Amino acid sequence: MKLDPFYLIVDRAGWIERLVPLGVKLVQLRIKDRDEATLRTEIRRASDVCTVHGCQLIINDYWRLAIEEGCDFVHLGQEDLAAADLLAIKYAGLKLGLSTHDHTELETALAAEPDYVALGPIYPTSLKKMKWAPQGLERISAWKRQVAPIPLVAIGGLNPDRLDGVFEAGADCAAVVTDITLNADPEARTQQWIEKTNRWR
Ligand SMILES: Cc1ncc(COP(=O)(O)OP(=O)(O)O)c(N)n1
Ligand SMILES: Cc1nc(C(=O)O)sc1CCOP(=O)(O)O
Ligand SMILES: [Mg+2]
Repeated sequence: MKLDPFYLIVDRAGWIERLVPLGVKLVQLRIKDRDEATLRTEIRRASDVCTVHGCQLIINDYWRLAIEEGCDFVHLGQEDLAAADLLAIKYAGLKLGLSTHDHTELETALAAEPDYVALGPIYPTSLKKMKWAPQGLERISAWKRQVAPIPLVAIGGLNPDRLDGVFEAGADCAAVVTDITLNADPEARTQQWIEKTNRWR
């Protein structure tokens, strides 16, 4: 499976409505602390926009809702995975992306036969507190040797200036949150990401 090299992660369908029409082809809806009705509404809005614009939508955490709402791709962290029904996910035909931060997690992830493996945080991230030190670029190359041909997603502290290093180290895809959502001009920054990832597309 091939992933678009630019993977946008946002916490509201409104971001997807704003940014996906610019040409984003891979987006994750990562919503925390909302009730189920709100989650469903957000997933439906995101799904509608992604369908119109040919963008792959990935639902973070809420694999049951993803199935019920007819989505086809979920992202789970290690704790999410431990609590999930992997058979139900596979039986529903959902594609699966998994987080990893160390070798033990990588082994667990590969045993679940995911559609991509994410490694992070590559650089320090301000989005959430993490117990892992930044992985650095050499870790990307080490992970790539172990996960190929499964696509490898790099995440954490990424910005356009860091992309060539990440891809040259072996990542297939670069995921981003705050470099875009906290940017003074998220639309222009999204265009920059699309242009900067063109040579890896
Ligand atoms: C592409 C990608 N990589 C890693 C994560 C982190 O997932 P997780 O560890 O479950 O943490 P939360 O995002 O749920 O806080 C991700 N969402 N996407
Ligand atoms: C949600 C998330 N997961 C990570 C991991 O390492 O698993 S790093 C991260 C935050 C990414 O945000 P930003 O692009 O703003 O640094
Ligand atoms: Mg999670």
